[in-house]
Amino acid sequence: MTAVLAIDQGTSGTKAIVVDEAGRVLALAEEALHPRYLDGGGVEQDPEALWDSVVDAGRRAVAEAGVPLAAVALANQGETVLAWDRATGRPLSQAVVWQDRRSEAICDVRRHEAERVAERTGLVLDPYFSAPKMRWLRDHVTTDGVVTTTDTWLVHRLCGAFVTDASTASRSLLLELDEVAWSGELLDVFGLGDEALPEVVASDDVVGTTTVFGAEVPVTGLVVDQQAALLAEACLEAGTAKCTYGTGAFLLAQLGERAVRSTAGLTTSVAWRLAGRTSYCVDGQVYTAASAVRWATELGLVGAADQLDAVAAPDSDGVLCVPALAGLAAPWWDPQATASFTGMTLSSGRGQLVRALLEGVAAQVALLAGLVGADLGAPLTRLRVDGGLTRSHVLMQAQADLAQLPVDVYPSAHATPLGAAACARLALDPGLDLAEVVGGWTPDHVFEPAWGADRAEEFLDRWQAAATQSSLGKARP
Ligand SMILES: O=P(O)(O)OC[C@H](O)CO
Repeated sequence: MTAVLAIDQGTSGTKAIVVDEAGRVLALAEEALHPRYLDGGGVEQDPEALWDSVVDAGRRAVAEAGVPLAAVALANQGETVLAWDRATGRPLSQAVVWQDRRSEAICDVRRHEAERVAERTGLVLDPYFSAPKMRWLRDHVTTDGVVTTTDTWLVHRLCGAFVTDASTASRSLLLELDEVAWSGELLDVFGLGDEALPEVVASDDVVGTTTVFGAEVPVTGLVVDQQAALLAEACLEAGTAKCTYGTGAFLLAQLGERAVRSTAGLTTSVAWRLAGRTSYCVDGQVYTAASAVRWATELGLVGAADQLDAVAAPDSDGVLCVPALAGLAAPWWDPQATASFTGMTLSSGRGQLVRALLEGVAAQVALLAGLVGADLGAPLTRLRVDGGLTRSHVLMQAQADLAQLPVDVYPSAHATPLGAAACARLALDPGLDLAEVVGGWTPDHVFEPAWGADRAEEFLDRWQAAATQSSLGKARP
Protein backbone atom coordinates (compact mmCIF):
# COMPACT_ATOMS: atom_id res chain seq x y z
CA MET A 1 0.00 0.00 0.00
CA THR A 2 1.21 3.52 -0.79
CA ALA A 3 -0.43 5.72 1.82
CA VAL A 4 -0.16 9.49 1.76
CA LEU A 5 -0.46 11.80 4.76
CA ALA A 6 -2.35 14.84 3.43
CA ILE A 7 -2.58 17.89 5.65
CA ASP A 8 -5.08 20.71 5.14
CA GLN A 9 -3.73 23.67 7.07
CA GLY A 10 -6.81 25.99 7.08
CA THR A 11 -7.91 29.18 8.80
CA SER A 12 -10.09 27.63 11.48
CA GLY A 13 -8.19 24.40 11.91
CA THR A 14 -5.79 21.79 10.58
CA LYS A 15 -7.02 18.48 9.28
CA ALA A 16 -4.77 15.51 8.54
CA ILE A 17 -5.86 12.38 6.71
CA VAL A 18 -4.01 9.25 5.72
CA VAL A 19 -5.32 8.12 2.37
CA ASP A 20 -4.58 5.00 0.32
CA GLU A 21 -4.07 4.75 -3.45
CA ALA A 22 -7.79 4.24 -4.02
CA GLY A 23 -8.57 7.50 -2.22
CA ARG A 24 -9.90 5.72 0.88
CA VAL A 25 -9.41 7.67 4.10
CA LEU A 26 -7.64 5.37 6.57
CA ALA A 27 -7.35 7.86 9.41
CA LEU A 28 -8.36 11.41 10.29
CA ALA A 29 -7.21 13.87 12.95
CA GLU A 30 -8.13 17.51 13.42
CA GLU A 31 -6.85 20.41 15.51
CA ALA A 32 -8.93 23.56 15.95
CA LEU A 33 -7.32 26.99 15.54
CA HIS A 34 -8.58 30.29 16.86
CA PRO A 35 -7.62 33.34 14.80
CA ARG A 36 -7.54 36.61 16.75
CA TYR A 37 -9.83 39.37 15.44
CA LEU A 38 -8.34 42.78 16.16
CA ASP A 39 -9.70 46.32 15.98
CA GLY A 40 -8.99 47.91 12.64
CA GLY A 41 -9.61 44.75 10.61
CA GLY A 42 -6.64 42.71 11.83
CA VAL A 43 -6.89 38.91 11.79
CA GLU A 44 -3.88 37.04 13.13
CA GLN A 45 -2.79 33.51 13.98
CA ASP A 46 0.06 32.35 16.18
CA PRO A 47 2.51 30.66 13.76
CA GLU A 48 3.67 28.20 16.41
CA ALA A 49 0.03 27.16 16.91
CA LEU A 50 -0.18 26.51 13.15
CA TRP A 51 2.97 24.40 13.26
CA ASP A 52 1.88 22.49 16.37
CA SER A 53 -1.48 21.76 14.75
CA VAL A 54 0.23 20.37 11.64
CA VAL A 55 2.55 18.17 13.69
CA ASP A 56 -0.09 17.01 16.18
CA ALA A 57 -2.83 16.30 13.63
CA GLY A 58 -0.32 14.64 11.29
CA ARG A 59 1.18 12.41 13.98
CA ARG A 60 -2.22 11.38 15.33
CA ALA A 61 -3.49 10.46 11.85
CA VAL A 62 -0.33 8.45 11.13
CA ALA A 63 -0.59 6.60 14.45
CA GLU A 64 -4.26 5.81 13.85
CA ALA A 65 -3.64 4.60 10.29
CA GLY A 66 -0.81 2.29 11.38
CA VAL A 67 0.56 1.93 7.85
CA PRO A 68 3.86 3.14 6.36
CA LEU A 69 3.70 6.46 4.53
CA ALA A 70 4.88 7.06 0.98
CA ALA A 71 4.63 10.89 1.06
CA VAL A 72 3.42 13.95 2.95
CA ALA A 73 1.25 16.53 1.13
CA LEU A 74 0.22 19.98 2.34
CA ALA A 75 -2.68 22.22 1.31
CA ASN A 76 -2.42 25.78 2.57
CA GLN A 77 -4.56 28.87 3.22
CA GLY A 78 -3.28 30.71 0.15
CA GLU A 79 -2.61 34.33 1.06
CA THR A 80 -1.69 34.25 4.77
CA VAL A 81 1.86 35.55 5.42
CA LEU A 82 4.43 35.82 8.20
CA ALA A 83 8.00 37.01 8.75
CA TRP A 84 10.51 34.40 9.89
CA ASP A 85 14.20 33.74 10.32
CA ARG A 86 15.51 31.44 7.62
CA ALA A 87 18.51 30.28 9.68
CA THR A 88 16.49 29.15 12.70
CA GLY A 89 12.95 28.83 11.33
CA ARG A 90 11.81 31.10 14.19
CA PRO A 91 8.73 33.27 13.44
CA LEU A 92 9.38 37.02 13.64
CA SER A 93 5.70 38.01 13.41
CA GLN A 94 2.22 36.70 13.85
CA ALA A 95 0.69 35.13 10.75
CA VAL A 96 -1.35 37.84 9.03
CA VAL A 97 -4.43 35.98 7.82
CA TRP A 98 -5.99 36.39 4.37
CA GLN A 99 -9.04 38.04 6.01
CA ASP A 100 -6.82 40.79 7.50
CA ARG A 101 -7.65 44.21 6.02
CA ARG A 102 -4.95 46.35 7.63
CA SER A 103 -3.01 46.70 4.37
CA GLU A 104 -5.86 48.59 2.71
CA ALA A 105 -3.92 51.91 2.73
CA ILE A 106 -0.99 50.13 1.08
CA CYS A 107 -3.32 49.22 -1.78
CA ASP A 108 -4.90 52.68 -1.86
CA VAL A 109 -1.64 54.53 -2.46
CA ARG A 110 -0.90 52.17 -5.36
CA ARG A 111 -4.34 52.52 -6.95
CA HIS A 112 -2.78 54.10 -10.08
CA GLU A 113 -0.99 50.76 -10.63
CA ALA A 114 -4.19 48.70 -10.29
CA GLU A 115 -4.72 48.05 -13.96
CA ARG A 116 -1.13 47.03 -14.65
CA VAL A 117 -1.10 44.77 -11.59
CA ALA A 118 -4.40 43.15 -12.61
CA GLU A 119 -3.25 42.53 -16.17
CA ARG A 120 0.02 40.90 -15.05
CA THR A 121 -1.31 38.88 -12.12
CA GLY A 122 -4.98 38.16 -12.90
CA LEU A 123 -5.78 39.51 -9.41
CA VAL A 124 -7.23 42.71 -8.00
CA LEU A 125 -5.21 45.19 -5.92
CA ASP A 126 -6.80 44.29 -2.57
CA PRO A 127 -5.58 43.55 0.98
CA TYR A 128 -6.82 39.96 0.58
CA PHE A 129 -3.71 38.99 -1.38
CA SER A 130 -0.22 38.35 -0.01
CA ALA A 131 1.91 41.23 -1.30
CA PRO A 132 0.10 44.09 0.52
CA LYS A 133 0.33 42.05 3.73
CA MET A 134 4.05 41.44 3.16
CA ARG A 135 4.53 45.20 2.74
CA TRP A 136 2.46 45.80 5.88
CA LEU A 137 4.67 43.43 7.88
CA ARG A 138 7.77 45.23 6.63
CA ASP A 139 6.31 48.65 7.48
CA HIS A 140 4.82 47.77 10.87
CA VAL A 141 6.49 44.71 12.37
CA THR A 142 10.02 43.83 11.24
CA THR A 143 12.59 44.37 8.53
CA ASP A 144 14.41 41.17 9.57
CA GLY A 145 14.17 37.68 8.10
CA VAL A 146 12.05 36.67 5.13
CA VAL A 147 8.34 37.33 4.57
CA THR A 148 6.49 34.47 2.88
CA THR A 149 3.20 32.68 2.81
CA THR A 150 2.68 30.09 5.56
CA ASP A 151 3.27 27.11 3.24
CA THR A 152 6.88 28.16 2.67
CA TRP A 153 7.52 28.38 6.39
CA LEU A 154 5.78 25.10 7.23
CA VAL A 155 7.59 23.24 4.43
CA HIS A 156 10.91 24.74 5.55
CA ARG A 157 10.28 23.36 9.03
CA LEU A 158 9.31 20.00 7.57
CA CYS A 159 12.25 19.53 5.24
CA GLY A 160 14.46 22.63 4.97
CA ALA A 161 13.31 23.62 1.44
CA PHE A 162 12.56 27.26 0.60
CA VAL A 163 9.69 26.86 -1.88
CA THR A 164 6.11 27.70 -2.66
CA ASP A 165 3.93 26.07 -5.28
CA ALA A 166 2.63 27.86 -8.38
CA SER A 167 -0.98 28.06 -7.13
CA THR A 168 0.07 29.75 -3.88
CA ALA A 169 2.48 32.08 -5.68
CA SER A 170 -0.39 33.07 -8.00
CA ARG A 171 -2.30 34.49 -4.99
CA SER A 172 0.44 37.00 -4.18
CA LEU A 173 0.11 39.87 -6.69
CA LEU A 174 3.81 39.24 -7.42
CA LEU A 175 3.59 36.53 -10.06
CA GLU A 176 3.50 37.00 -13.83
CA LEU A 177 0.50 34.76 -14.33
CA ASP A 178 1.22 33.68 -17.90
CA GLU A 179 4.90 32.93 -17.25
CA VAL A 180 4.37 31.58 -13.70
CA ALA A 181 7.45 33.53 -12.60
CA TRP A 182 8.10 36.18 -9.96
CA SER A 183 8.01 39.64 -11.47
CA GLY A 184 10.72 42.17 -10.60
CA GLU A 185 8.38 44.92 -11.74
CA LEU A 186 5.56 43.82 -9.47
CA LEU A 187 7.96 43.38 -6.55
CA ASP A 188 8.97 47.01 -7.07
CA VAL A 189 5.33 48.12 -7.04
CA PHE A 190 5.17 46.88 -3.44
CA GLY A 191 8.72 47.92 -2.50
CA LEU A 192 9.62 44.25 -2.06
CA GLY A 193 12.44 44.15 -4.61
CA ASP A 194 15.05 43.18 -1.99
CA GLU A 195 13.11 40.23 -0.60
CA ALA A 196 14.41 36.68 -0.90
CA LEU A 197 11.58 34.82 -2.58
CA PRO A 198 11.00 31.07 -2.46
CA GLU A 199 11.46 28.96 -5.56
CA VAL A 200 8.15 28.36 -7.35
CA VAL A 201 7.58 24.61 -7.70
CA ALA A 202 4.91 22.39 -9.23
CA SER A 203 2.37 20.58 -7.06
CA ASP A 204 3.90 17.23 -8.03
CA ASP A 205 7.49 18.27 -7.32
CA VAL A 206 9.21 16.48 -4.48
CA VAL A 207 10.78 19.32 -2.47
CA GLY A 208 12.58 17.31 0.21
CA THR A 209 12.08 14.64 2.83
CA THR A 210 10.85 14.80 6.42
CA THR A 211 11.01 12.64 9.52
CA VAL A 212 8.52 14.78 11.47
CA PHE A 213 5.81 12.10 11.17
CA GLY A 214 8.04 9.03 11.64
CA ALA A 215 10.15 7.33 8.96
CA GLU A 216 11.74 9.56 6.33
CA VAL A 217 9.25 10.34 3.51
CA PRO A 218 9.13 12.75 0.55
CA VAL A 219 7.34 16.09 0.89
CA THR A 220 5.25 16.84 -2.20
CA GLY A 221 1.67 17.76 -3.09
CA LEU A 222 1.89 21.46 -2.19
CA VAL A 223 -1.19 23.42 -3.31
CA VAL A 224 -3.68 26.08 -2.18
CA ASP A 225 -6.63 24.59 -0.29
CA GLN A 226 -9.26 25.92 -2.72
CA GLN A 227 -7.42 24.61 -5.74
CA ALA A 228 -6.96 21.26 -3.98
CA ALA A 229 -10.73 20.97 -3.61
CA LEU A 230 -11.18 21.91 -7.29
CA LEU A 231 -8.91 19.01 -8.18
CA ALA A 232 -10.53 16.53 -5.77
CA GLU A 233 -13.92 17.36 -7.23
CA ALA A 234 -12.52 16.50 -10.67
CA CYS A 235 -13.13 19.97 -12.13
CA LEU A 236 -10.75 19.17 -14.97
CA GLU A 237 -12.79 20.34 -17.96
CA ALA A 238 -13.02 24.07 -18.69
CA GLY A 239 -16.33 25.34 -17.32
CA THR A 240 -16.65 22.90 -14.41
CA ALA A 241 -16.92 24.65 -11.06
CA LYS A 242 -16.97 24.02 -7.34
CA CYS A 243 -17.67 26.03 -4.22
CA THR A 244 -16.08 25.14 -0.88
CA TYR A 245 -17.97 26.40 2.18
CA GLY A 246 -15.23 26.74 4.79
CA THR A 247 -14.25 29.77 6.85
CA GLY A 248 -15.18 31.66 3.69
CA ALA A 249 -16.92 30.32 0.58
CA PHE A 250 -14.80 30.10 -2.55
CA LEU A 251 -16.17 29.47 -6.01
CA LEU A 252 -13.58 28.30 -8.53
CA ALA A 253 -14.12 27.34 -12.17
CA GLN A 254 -11.63 25.53 -14.34
CA LEU A 255 -10.27 27.56 -17.27
CA GLY A 256 -7.92 25.02 -18.83
CA GLU A 257 -4.44 26.08 -19.93
CA ARG A 258 -5.28 29.71 -20.80
CA ALA A 259 -5.14 32.32 -18.06
CA VAL A 260 -8.19 34.21 -19.28
CA ARG A 261 -8.53 37.48 -17.37
CA SER A 262 -11.91 38.16 -15.82
CA THR A 263 -13.95 41.00 -17.25
CA ALA A 264 -16.54 40.55 -14.52
CA GLY A 265 -14.49 41.61 -11.48
CA LEU A 266 -13.38 38.08 -10.53
CA THR A 267 -9.78 36.86 -10.26
CA THR A 268 -7.70 34.38 -12.25
CA SER A 269 -5.10 32.14 -10.63
CA VAL A 270 -3.08 29.03 -11.22
CA ALA A 271 -5.29 26.02 -10.48
CA TRP A 272 -2.27 23.74 -10.35
CA ARG A 273 0.96 22.93 -12.10
CA LEU A 274 1.06 19.15 -12.57
CA ALA A 275 2.83 16.84 -15.03
CA GLY A 276 4.61 19.86 -16.54
CA ARG A 277 1.37 21.66 -17.45
CA THR A 278 -0.30 24.65 -15.84
CA SER A 279 -4.08 24.89 -15.48
CA TYR A 280 -5.81 28.10 -14.50
CA CYS A 281 -9.04 28.90 -12.72
CA VAL A 282 -11.31 31.89 -12.27
CA ASP A 283 -12.48 32.49 -8.72
CA GLY A 284 -14.87 34.52 -6.61
CA GLN A 285 -14.86 34.79 -2.84
CA VAL A 286 -17.28 35.17 0.06
CA TYR A 287 -14.98 36.16 2.92
CA THR A 288 -17.27 35.02 5.71
CA ALA A 289 -19.28 31.80 5.50
CA ALA A 290 -18.50 29.50 8.47
CA SER A 291 -16.95 32.53 10.16
CA ALA A 292 -20.33 34.32 9.82
CA VAL A 293 -21.98 31.26 11.38
CA ARG A 294 -19.39 31.30 14.17
CA TRP A 295 -20.21 34.98 14.73
CA ALA A 296 -23.93 34.10 14.88
CA THR A 297 -23.24 31.37 17.45
CA GLU A 298 -21.24 33.79 19.58
CA LEU A 299 -24.22 36.18 19.55
CA GLY A 300 -26.49 33.31 20.56
CA LEU A 301 -28.54 33.36 17.34
CA VAL A 302 -27.87 29.65 16.96
CA GLY A 303 -26.32 27.18 19.41
CA ALA A 304 -23.88 25.56 16.97
CA ALA A 305 -23.39 25.11 13.24
CA ASP A 306 -25.13 21.72 13.30
CA GLN A 307 -28.31 23.41 14.60
CA LEU A 308 -28.63 25.84 11.68
CA ASP A 309 -31.35 23.90 9.90
CA ALA A 310 -33.32 23.32 13.08
CA VAL A 311 -33.29 27.03 13.92
CA ALA A 312 -33.77 28.50 10.42
CA ALA A 313 -37.39 29.55 9.80
CA PRO A 314 -39.11 28.17 6.68
CA ASP A 315 -39.08 31.70 5.24
CA SER A 316 -37.01 34.78 6.04
CA ASP A 317 -40.18 36.92 5.80
CA GLY A 318 -38.42 39.80 4.09
CA VAL A 319 -35.29 39.81 6.29
CA LEU A 320 -32.14 40.15 4.19
CA CYS A 321 -28.60 39.62 5.39
CA VAL A 322 -25.37 40.72 3.74
CA PRO A 323 -22.82 38.73 5.77
CA ALA A 324 -19.90 41.04 4.89
CA LEU A 325 -18.25 40.78 8.31
CA ALA A 326 -14.76 41.10 6.78
CA GLY A 327 -15.53 43.31 3.79
CA LEU A 328 -16.70 42.29 0.34
CA ALA A 329 -14.55 40.59 -2.29
CA ALA A 330 -15.44 40.03 -5.95
CA PRO A 331 -16.96 41.92 -7.62
CA TRP A 332 -17.21 44.75 -5.09
CA TRP A 333 -13.66 44.66 -3.74
CA ASP A 334 -14.55 46.81 -0.77
CA PRO A 335 -12.60 45.99 2.39
CA GLN A 336 -14.67 48.62 4.25
CA ALA A 337 -18.03 47.01 3.49
CA THR A 338 -19.87 45.92 6.62
CA ALA A 339 -22.48 43.28 7.35
CA SER A 340 -26.16 44.11 7.62
CA PHE A 341 -29.57 42.69 8.43
CA THR A 342 -32.42 44.63 6.86
CA GLY A 343 -36.17 44.23 6.53
CA MET A 344 -36.79 43.32 10.16
CA THR A 345 -40.08 43.91 11.98
CA LEU A 346 -41.30 43.22 15.51
CA SER A 347 -42.23 39.71 14.39
CA SER A 348 -38.74 38.85 13.09
CA GLY A 349 -37.11 36.23 15.26
CA ARG A 350 -33.82 34.38 15.26
CA GLY A 351 -35.31 31.82 12.84
CA GLN A 352 -35.72 34.51 10.19
CA LEU A 353 -32.28 35.96 10.95
CA VAL A 354 -30.55 32.59 10.67
CA ARG A 355 -32.32 31.81 7.40
CA ALA A 356 -31.43 35.27 6.09
CA LEU A 357 -27.78 34.70 6.99
CA LEU A 358 -27.68 31.41 5.09
CA GLU A 359 -29.52 32.97 2.16
CA GLY A 360 -27.00 35.83 2.27
CA VAL A 361 -24.08 33.44 1.78
CA ALA A 362 -26.00 31.60 -0.96
CA ALA A 363 -26.96 34.86 -2.71
CA GLN A 364 -23.34 36.00 -2.83
CA VAL A 365 -22.24 32.63 -4.25
CA ALA A 366 -25.12 32.75 -6.76
CA LEU A 367 -24.01 36.17 -8.00
CA LEU A 368 -20.45 34.89 -8.33
CA ALA A 369 -21.71 31.86 -10.27
CA GLY A 370 -23.44 34.22 -12.71
CA LEU A 371 -20.25 36.25 -13.15
CA VAL A 372 -18.17 33.09 -13.66
CA GLY A 373 -20.60 32.13 -16.42
CA ALA A 374 -20.13 35.56 -18.00
CA ASP A 375 -16.35 35.10 -17.96
CA LEU A 376 -16.58 31.59 -19.38
CA GLY A 377 -18.90 32.76 -22.15
CA ALA A 378 -21.49 30.15 -21.14
CA PRO A 379 -23.49 29.80 -17.93
CA LEU A 380 -22.49 27.14 -15.44
CA THR A 381 -24.65 24.04 -15.75
CA ARG A 382 -24.05 22.56 -12.30
CA LEU A 383 -22.22 23.51 -9.11
CA ARG A 384 -20.13 20.98 -7.18
CA VAL A 385 -19.86 21.79 -3.47
CA ASP A 386 -17.91 20.67 -0.42
CA GLY A 387 -16.99 21.89 3.06
CA GLY A 388 -18.56 21.80 6.50
CA LEU A 389 -21.54 24.05 5.73
CA THR A 390 -22.75 21.70 2.98
CA ARG A 391 -24.30 19.76 5.87
CA SER A 392 -26.91 22.53 6.05
CA HIS A 393 -29.70 21.46 3.71
CA VAL A 394 -31.24 24.91 4.13
CA LEU A 395 -28.07 26.52 2.76
CA MET A 396 -27.69 24.00 -0.06
CA GLN A 397 -31.33 24.31 -1.13
CA ALA A 398 -31.02 28.11 -1.04
CA GLN A 399 -27.89 27.74 -3.17
CA ALA A 400 -29.71 25.68 -5.79
CA ASP A 401 -32.69 28.06 -5.73
CA LEU A 402 -30.69 31.28 -6.01
CA ALA A 403 -28.05 30.07 -8.48
CA GLN A 404 -30.73 28.23 -10.46
CA LEU A 405 -28.30 25.34 -10.72
CA PRO A 406 -28.31 21.73 -9.54
CA VAL A 407 -25.92 21.49 -6.61
CA ASP A 408 -23.87 18.28 -6.31
CA VAL A 409 -22.59 17.64 -2.78
CA TYR A 410 -19.17 15.97 -2.77
CA PRO A 411 -19.43 12.67 -0.90
CA SER A 412 -16.44 13.26 1.36
CA ALA A 413 -15.90 15.92 4.01
CA HIS A 414 -12.23 15.95 3.03
CA ALA A 415 -12.07 17.37 -0.50
CA THR A 416 -9.12 19.65 0.24
CA PRO A 417 -6.73 17.06 1.71
CA LEU A 418 -7.88 14.54 -0.93
CA GLY A 419 -6.85 17.06 -3.60
CA ALA A 420 -3.43 17.52 -2.01
CA ALA A 421 -3.09 13.72 -1.75
CA ALA A 422 -3.93 13.45 -5.47
CA CYS A 423 -1.02 15.80 -6.26
CA ALA A 424 1.30 13.64 -4.16
CA ARG A 425 -0.01 10.53 -5.87
CA LEU A 426 1.01 12.03 -9.23
CA ALA A 427 4.46 12.75 -7.84
CA LEU A 428 4.84 9.14 -6.69
CA ASP A 429 3.57 7.73 -9.98
CA PRO A 430 4.09 10.25 -12.82
CA GLY A 431 2.63 7.77 -15.32
CA LEU A 432 -0.83 8.28 -13.82
CA ASP A 433 -3.42 10.43 -15.53
CA LEU A 434 -5.12 13.24 -13.55
CA ALA A 435 -8.59 11.87 -14.28
CA GLU A 436 -7.49 8.43 -13.02
CA VAL A 437 -6.30 9.90 -9.75
CA VAL A 438 -9.38 11.94 -8.88
CA GLY A 439 -11.73 9.67 -10.77
CA GLY A 440 -15.46 9.95 -11.13
CA TRP A 441 -17.54 10.46 -8.03
CA THR A 442 -21.22 10.27 -7.21
CA PRO A 443 -22.75 13.14 -5.25
CA ASP A 444 -23.90 12.37 -1.76
CA HIS A 445 -26.92 14.55 -2.40
CA VAL A 446 -28.18 16.65 -5.33
CA PHE A 447 -30.19 19.79 -4.61
CA GLU A 448 -32.36 20.86 -7.55
CA PRO A 449 -33.70 24.42 -7.82
CA ALA A 450 -37.22 24.60 -6.41
CA TRP A 451 -37.66 28.33 -7.09
CA GLY A 452 -38.54 29.71 -10.50
CA ALA A 453 -36.06 31.96 -12.28
CA ASP A 454 -38.17 35.10 -11.65
CA ARG A 455 -38.26 34.55 -7.92
CA ALA A 456 -34.50 33.99 -7.82
CA GLU A 457 -33.85 37.09 -9.87
CA GLU A 458 -36.12 39.24 -7.72
CA PHE A 459 -34.35 38.01 -4.58
CA LEU A 460 -30.89 38.60 -6.01
CA ASP A 461 -31.85 42.13 -7.12
CA ARG A 462 -32.98 42.97 -3.57
CA TRP A 463 -29.91 41.31 -2.09
CA GLN A 464 -27.58 43.13 -4.46
CA ALA A 465 -29.15 46.48 -3.53
CA ALA A 466 -28.55 45.65 0.15
CA ALA A 467 -24.94 44.64 -0.62
CA THR A 468 -24.37 47.92 -2.42
CA GLN A 469 -25.60 49.75 0.70
CA SER A 470 -23.21 47.65 2.80
CA SER A 471 -20.34 48.71 0.61
CA LEU A 472 -21.07 52.38 1.44
CA GLY A 473 -21.85 53.03 -2.20
CA LYS A 474 -18.11 53.12 -2.95
CA ALA A 475 -17.99 50.28 -5.43
CA ARG A 476 -20.61 48.86 -7.73
CA PRO A 477 -20.76 45.36 -9.20
O1 LIG B 1 -9.33 28.36 5.49
P1 LIG B 1 -10.33 28.15 4.44
O2 LIG B 1 -10.60 26.72 4.18
O3 LIG B 1 -11.61 28.92 4.58
O4 LIG B 1 -9.67 28.68 3.05
C1 LIG B 1 -8.94 29.84 3.00
C2 LIG B 1 -8.89 30.39 1.60
O5 LIG B 1 -8.20 29.59 0.71
C3 LIG B 1 -8.38 31.82 1.58
O6 LIG B 1 -8.26 32.33 0.30
